[in-house]
Parts: sequence; C-alpha cells; structure tokens
Amino acid sequence: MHGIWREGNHFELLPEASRFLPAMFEALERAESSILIELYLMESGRLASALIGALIKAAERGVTVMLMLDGYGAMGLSSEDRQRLEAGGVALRFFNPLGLHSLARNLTRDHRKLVVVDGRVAFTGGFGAVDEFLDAWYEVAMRIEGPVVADWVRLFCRLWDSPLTRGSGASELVHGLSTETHQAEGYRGMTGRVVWGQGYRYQAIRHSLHRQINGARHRIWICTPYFAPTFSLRLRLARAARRGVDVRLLLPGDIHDHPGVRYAGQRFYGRLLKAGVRIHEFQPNFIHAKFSLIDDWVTLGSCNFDHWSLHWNLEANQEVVDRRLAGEVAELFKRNFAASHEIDPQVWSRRPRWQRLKEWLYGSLDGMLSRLR
Ligand SMILES: O=P(O)(O)OC[C@H](O)CO
Repeated sequence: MHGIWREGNHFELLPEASRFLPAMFEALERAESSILIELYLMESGRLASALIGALIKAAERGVTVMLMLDGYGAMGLSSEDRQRLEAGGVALRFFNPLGLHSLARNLTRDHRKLVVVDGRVAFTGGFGAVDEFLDAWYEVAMRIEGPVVADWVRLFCRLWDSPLTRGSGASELVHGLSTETHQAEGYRGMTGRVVWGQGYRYQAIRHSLHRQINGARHRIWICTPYFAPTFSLRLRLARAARRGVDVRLLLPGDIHDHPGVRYAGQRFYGRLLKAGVRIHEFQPNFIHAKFSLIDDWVTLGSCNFDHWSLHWNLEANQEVVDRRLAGEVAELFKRNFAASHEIDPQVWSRRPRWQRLKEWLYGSLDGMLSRLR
C-alpha cells in the first residue's frame, strides 16, 4: 500500500489546543458507528480522563471504540485508567510493549497520532493525550474529510491486526470496519495523500520531503520541535537557500522538553545560516508542532524529521497540495515567526564557549544514536 493522491477532500488547519481539542471532542460525541484512536503518548491526567470519559460514553451507546497506544509512550497511563477503559467497553491494544527483545525492536515505536470517527472524519497532528497539550505546549492539528480518510483507516487496521500489537482488544475487530470512500457535497476538491514511514525500512515521508525540497521554487518553511536533521536533509536545505529559495526553520527556543536535542541540532546552525537559511526560535512556549510548507505543498503529522522519526518510528503525515490551505499555513508560519527570535548569523558566530561545548556534547551523543541499528 503506497500513498495515493486523492481528489475531493477537505482539510481544515486547527492551530492550538483551543481549536483542535473541542473539534475532536465534538466529533467523538457525535460518533455513531466507530472511533479509532492511535497515539504515541497517553498519560493519566486531566486530558486522558476527559478522553476516557468520552470514549466510554461512545461505547455505551453502541459505538465500536478502538484505542491503540504505543507500549512505551503509554507507560504513564495508570492501571486504573486501563481497567476503566476496558470495563467501559473500549477495545485496547498496545504496540510493541518493551521486553527482552533486541535493541532494534525495543527502539521501534508507534509515533503516529490519529483519530478517526465513523470512517468519515479524521484528525492528525503532533498531539497526544497528556496534559502538556492542554496549555503548556504549542501544537497544530488538521481535520480531514473525504476519500483520504479511508487510507487512514487502512493504516490503523494494518497495525491493530499486526503481530507486534498486544492487548485485550480483539484483533478481528478491524475486519468489520468499512474502508469505503466518502465524498460529501460541497467539498472544495482539495488534493491530498497519506504518507507514512516505518523506520529505515520504509521512508516515504522522508523521500517525499526531499523531492519537494529539490523542486522548491519559492519557499521551504519547516516547523519541528526536535531538529536533528540528517546530512542529506541539511545538504538539500543549504542548496535550496543558495539557489535563492526562501528557506526558514521554526524551532523551539529555551523552553524545551528535551534541551539536549536542541543543543544537538544547534551544532548545524552555523553552516545553515551561512548558506542563507533563516532560523527562528519560538519564544512563547514549547512548540511541539510538526508541519512544513514548500511552495503550495503542505505536510503535517507525527514526523519530526529527526533520527528517531526516520530510523526507528512508525510515522504518518497528511500531505496536501492546495493553494488556499497553503495560504493559511503561510499565515500561521508568519504569526509564529513574529513570535520568535531570529538567529543573527554574526551574533551566533560569537556565541559563548559553554554553548559550543553543549552542542559538541549532545551532538556527539546524537551522532552515536543515529548510528544504532
Ligand atoms: O515524540 P513526540 O514528538 O510525540 O513528542 C513526545 C515528547 O517528546 C515526549 O517527551
């Protein structure tokens, strides 16, 4: 199954939790037949409790509710919450729980973020069911309707029914799900496709990004919370900037959940700045969103474009080619650039020694991790 471009979809950009959480909860409340949720992070707390409540309510009115969590990312979900879900009729499965397996197997994580309701509406983005998404982290999601939703359902079904997934939820449940394509009147005919990655074994998201960068004519704007780019990505960005494309990165500032990753990525700033890449560090809070805009091509989803995303994780993004949506994403980028600190190449070249030391230290660690197989 390869990502196929499909016409006649509708994509709505939902920046910030205050937009996407109400939209998701409303969709869950209206569910009539099925709810499929696949998440990397779920930890007991306010958001998880609200989600559990909404899922149990749906199950009680006869909706088939399937929740698939990463076995590592869900370690913060208490046994009480797990029991509550199961007792409430929610089918629960975990992808690849940690165990006495090879290192490679334990490092393989399901990093996708997906909610599908009734096979008709889907949401993806960088979100998880942890309280940080309520107000502490800046996140962006997308609401999806149209034929591509069936591709998200297929992606979910394949993993739910895979030998790497465990749990009390019956694996056969997916056999009854419809992957019929839905197209409603009034859709504005947006073109999109679902792309996914499976570590270094299948890298469609990465190859797609590379193709777009190579062919970019006007702009390449990338937002990622964990900027630890591969050599080939850095090379392509620098080449594009040198040939006159407006290349900008929107990255987190001092507020970061893994500051070491930030230092590791900062070791590449000098060369990128020299090539003409502009780097903006977001100031208001931790920007955890993962979205990019290259000319009129948009990609948004789970992929961080770091070594973990590209070498180990299962990832999935929604790609869209649509001028109007691209305009909205451009406006969102501009608002976020305005709330960022732009790195000045001259000032950066004179940064203190302690900063360079941290870049070297965390950079060496990142280099070692990227060579793990
Ligand atoms: O892996 P992400 O991008 O979903 O982010 C999760 C956080 O890094 C957990 O600390």
